[in-house]
Amino acid sequence: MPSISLKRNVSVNLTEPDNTQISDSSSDDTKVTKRRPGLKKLFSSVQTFLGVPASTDAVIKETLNLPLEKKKLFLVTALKSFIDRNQPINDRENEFETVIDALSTLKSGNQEFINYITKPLVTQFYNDIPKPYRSYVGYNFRSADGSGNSVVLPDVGKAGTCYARTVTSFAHTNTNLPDPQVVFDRLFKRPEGYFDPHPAGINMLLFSMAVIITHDLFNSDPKNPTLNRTTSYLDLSPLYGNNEKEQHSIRTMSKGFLKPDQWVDKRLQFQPAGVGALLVVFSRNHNFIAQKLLEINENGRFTVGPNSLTEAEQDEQLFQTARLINGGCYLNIIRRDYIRVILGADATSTFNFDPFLGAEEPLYGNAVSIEFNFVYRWHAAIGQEDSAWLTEVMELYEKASEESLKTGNPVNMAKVFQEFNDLFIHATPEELQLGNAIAGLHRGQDGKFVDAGLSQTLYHKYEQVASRIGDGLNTPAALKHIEVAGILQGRKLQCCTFNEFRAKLNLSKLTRFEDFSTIPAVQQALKELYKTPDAVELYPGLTVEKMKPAGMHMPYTMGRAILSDAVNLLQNDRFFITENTPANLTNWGYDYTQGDPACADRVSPLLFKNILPGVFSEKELDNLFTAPQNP
Ligand code: HEM
Ligand SMILES: [Ca+2]
Repeated sequence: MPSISLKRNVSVNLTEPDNTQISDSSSDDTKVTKRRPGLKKLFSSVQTFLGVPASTDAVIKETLNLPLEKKKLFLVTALKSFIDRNQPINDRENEFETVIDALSTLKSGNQEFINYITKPLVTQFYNDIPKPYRSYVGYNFRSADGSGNSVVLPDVGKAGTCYARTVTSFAHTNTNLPDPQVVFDRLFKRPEGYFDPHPAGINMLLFSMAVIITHDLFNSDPKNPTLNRTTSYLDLSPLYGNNEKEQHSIRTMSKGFLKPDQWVDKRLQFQPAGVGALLVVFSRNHNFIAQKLLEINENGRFTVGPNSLTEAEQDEQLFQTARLINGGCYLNIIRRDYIRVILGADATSTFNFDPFLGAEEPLYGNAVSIEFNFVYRWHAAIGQEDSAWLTEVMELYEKASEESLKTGNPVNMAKVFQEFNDLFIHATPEELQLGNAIAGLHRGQDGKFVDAGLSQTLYHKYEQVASRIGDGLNTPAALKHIEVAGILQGRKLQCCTFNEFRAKLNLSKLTRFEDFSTIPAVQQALKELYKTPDAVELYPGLTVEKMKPAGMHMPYTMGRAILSDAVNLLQNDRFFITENTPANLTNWGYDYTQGDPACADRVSPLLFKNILPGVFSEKELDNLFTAPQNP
């Protein structure tokens, strides 16, 4: 883009009579050209730049008859309106008025030219107000089911709607698909006694966070796997639920508080304890925030009284405001701890990959796709200890599944839970009445988990190193049933092939089986099961692919795809952009979500100190998602 030096401090006499300008000594075109050869060139370059049609040449010449100052101003203003239109305009320079004044000095009959010059201005004025409208007054809180996030397309991303499809498959239907059990055994299964720790020492605390994120985004309906029962936004739905009934079940309905240490998503009870413990941290953070909001009571906005709020209104305002702030903390941890580790930036680095760069006011909302459901199944990452635990848990589930096959009745989850409790939770029936359980932890009479238990559980996840993720042959054997169901879901929902997915992301197709995994047994199995690289199914392809050499060492395609997904998830969420304001969150709330400037703008050090003081040391808080080095 050419750089143009503009005249500053222009003072324009708008009342100057036209005829004084006509008699200006510079009005002779030839003289101008002779004395100021650059000026004509400038006119003609503006003409080219603006794409002015040749038929207006005469008019351009006529503008040369304007007084020199006006000619210059006219030209630079025209140029500026094109070149600098994304920069703030100093309206005290009266450039707009100058153009109008300059145009008004043209002879009559030049309306076509005047229209030509002023049209971009009119267009700019029209475009000042984006359409369709993206935000309405009074729409500043998240709905319980995710609807209305996009005010234009309110059902996008709502709980209970279909998965989106990112890639349409145009491949011929494979009529010779391999048996999914064999796919698992030959491509996925971690051999007994084998464990390959994560090359960058990523810990199971990161994957506990990842499980919260994936449960926030995916909850396939077993009766109809085209449906996603959760919202397609990172709105902490495992904590707050997917509809008002679920949300109300964990609220005290007073002063915006949640019942002690509650969350909605029951699936998390069957996860290793770190997941529930981490979610309880967010549950407590909600109550910490609600309490703080009421204490500060900015401009009396939460006051109950005759001319203020009713108690029910106060509860709603505090709850919804605290929910937005809690969501802002979650977002901060995703941006500043989680994505940083995924990309491999050093803990001490100030590097910040900002997924919001270029973000505009969101218009379309977000709907997660079935392809991304597979991109996020990081079961291969499960650490050694969690894998051993999982083997015992899955035995219970498999026993119940076999029984269900024999009797034709659905799996008796109540019975599975009872046995799970007997083996892993050890809670009394009274304790179970107090809320969802976490294996090995106990609630006190007040319904809260004992702090020391939560802290120990989280610390244990911090210490447990995860497994490498890609290359194949490293998914815990106990997950066979789950993975086989996943492979079948991909087939039922007509997912694209692995190479079609890569093509969509503008990645070259893999043409040789040696390009998939480094493990010869995996390459051989792929060849036997699929015959050609183009036939490899999406989920198996994603799972066995070679790992990137840095960061989280993700399999290549997964690592690339999650970035597209993350940017879309974040940039399409109105509550992370348009509604993420001090006005909605209060000044204190907004600042809390911005994190601690002394800790690279991360909220996690502050949050853990507020919620579970002492669980991690200062140094550990700098690098939460990497297991400590063995001495
Ligand atoms: C020991 C740890 C884990 C266990 C026991 C586990 C268990 C399960 C089970 C039983 C399912 C089947 C669907 C359901 O009932 O929810 C599932 C699906 C899934 N898992 Fe895991 N998982 C674990 C770790 C992870 C991790 C670390 C991730 C990724 C960060 C992950 C991502 C997923 C995804 C995306 C689905 C599909 C969900 C859906 O479509 O509803 N899981 N997992
Ligand atoms: Ca959600």
